[in-house]
Amino acid sequence: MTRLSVNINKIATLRNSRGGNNPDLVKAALDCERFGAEGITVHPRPDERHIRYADVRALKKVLTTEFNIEGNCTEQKFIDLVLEVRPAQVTLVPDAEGQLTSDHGWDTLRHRDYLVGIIKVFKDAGIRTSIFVDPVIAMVEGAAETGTDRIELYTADYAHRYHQDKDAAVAPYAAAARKAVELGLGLNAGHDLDLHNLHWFAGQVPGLLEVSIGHALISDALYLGLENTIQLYRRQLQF
Ligand SMILES: CC(=O)[C@@H](O)[C@H](O)COP(=O)(O)O
Ligand SMILES: NCC(=O)COP(=O)(O)O
Repeated sequence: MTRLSVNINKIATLRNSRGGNNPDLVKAALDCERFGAEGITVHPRPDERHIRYADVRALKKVLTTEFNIEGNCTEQKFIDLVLEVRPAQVTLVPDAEGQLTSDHGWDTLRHRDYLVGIIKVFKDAGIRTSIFVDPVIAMVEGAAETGTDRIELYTADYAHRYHQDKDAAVAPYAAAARKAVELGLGLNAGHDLDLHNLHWFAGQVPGLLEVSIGHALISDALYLGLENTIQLYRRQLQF
């Protein structure tokens, strides 16, 4: 079954808005685990606008589920942090500076040599690697050539098209997933997945090992409560 990793960036956003420690990010992460999260995802950005580097270190000490650190691996600071903390998984995201949020996957053909090198660095340290990619067959094939363990399909386009035509929206993802499975790559997905679009996605995309969900899940928790919300998301992944 597909595992749910809860992205807690938005809890850190709320905390940082007042400068204190409310909400307590570490406590919230532990509560997510207690409520059924099967992993915790963070995406420390260079400006530390939500997750701080110190948060990542503090979380590693206490988490008992899979810890997934996403980020821009062209930043030496990010590489050093991941190698120090040694999470279960690192997800490499090609963020440009000042980006509002992640908005594209790697061009795995153009950056093949770079990715081969950086993936080796993390894998040699015993950290599972995942590369963020758009649902394009050539990019999946390129990813397989880098030696990465997994890819994460960037699902914003699916989420935006889901309400117009859910078959057409999911088709490129199902095709990319089939290719990934054929090439022996593990498959993750994330970005803008929510309570409306998640069940259809998970049902149509073969081999989906993990989804990481933050923005919509934390927003839903305002109305539904964190425990109930995590259970509702878990239920979307059951068949
Ligand atoms: C990699 C990815 O898809 C992201 O969803 C990301 O983790 C979200 O980052 P922000 O919370 O900074 O928008
Ligand atoms: N990798 C995607 C992620 O962690 C969460 O994305 P979102 O649900 O905040 O859009």
